[in-house]
Amino acid sequence: MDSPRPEPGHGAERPRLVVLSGPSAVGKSTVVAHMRAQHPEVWLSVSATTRHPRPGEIDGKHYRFVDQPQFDKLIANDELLEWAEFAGNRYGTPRQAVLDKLAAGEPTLLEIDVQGARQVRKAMPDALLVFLAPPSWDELVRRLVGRGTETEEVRERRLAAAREELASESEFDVTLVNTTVEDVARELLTLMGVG
Ligand SMILES: Nc1ncnc2c1ncn2[C@@H]1O[C@H](COP(=O)(O)OP(=O)(O)OP(=O)(O)O)[C@@H](O)[C@H]1O
Ligand SMILES: Nc1nc2c(ncn2[C@@H]2O[C@H](COP(=O)(O)O)[C@@H](O)[C@H]2O)c(=O)[nH]1
Repeated sequence: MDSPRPEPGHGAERPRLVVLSGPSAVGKSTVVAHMRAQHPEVWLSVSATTRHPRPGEIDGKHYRFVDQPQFDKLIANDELLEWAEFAGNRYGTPRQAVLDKLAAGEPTLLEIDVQGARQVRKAMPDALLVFLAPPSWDELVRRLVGRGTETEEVRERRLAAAREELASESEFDVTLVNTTVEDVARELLTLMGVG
């Protein structure tokens, strides 16, 4: 773990916005779910997306599932803090809820792709950007295939994006390697000043 910023997430000041990014299937959602099971006070932004729900995904909990015109409207009304197209679908972070949670001093987390993380860096330079890396490329592929939620064509798109995302690691404040979910969740909680 390598951080150029002193005591990220700690101190008497309000908690900083924390952004967790990394390639598809590295384990971001798994780590965040583990972390929030122990610390439900960590608030996770619910993104809007044009992607169709996977089995078990609940509208308003995992994502706000919208159609293309609804997403266009969110952009036109400037309701998104950031948004990006990823592997054929659009995803965006509703701005107001994030601002409200930060103003209330709650630990606030975004789980978004690298393009979105770059936009947050510009909009909110104080945000802490955390990159979740796989132990190896082969393990990343194993996790993506093992999850079994994408067709082979979509997997290929996600892996192509993953190669670019892995090359962006140095843009982040901190890298955590997701070898063990429990360890990464603990490290992330420490960075957020929780626990
Ligand atoms: N440390 C780990 N060791 C082994 N398997 C893991 C680990 N972390 C996550 N996984 C598995 O990897 C798969 C992908 O995890 P997950 O869906 O959380 O990734 P993600 O980064 O949120 O993906 P996406 O960006 O595509 O939404 C899941 O099947 C999950 O159980
Ligand atoms: N830029 C944004 N990226 C987001 C947002 N919400 C999720 N994501 C990222 O998209 C990919 C694919 O997600 P999946 O659920 O289809 O597997 C992944 O990297 C997510 O982290 C967002 O609001 N903005």
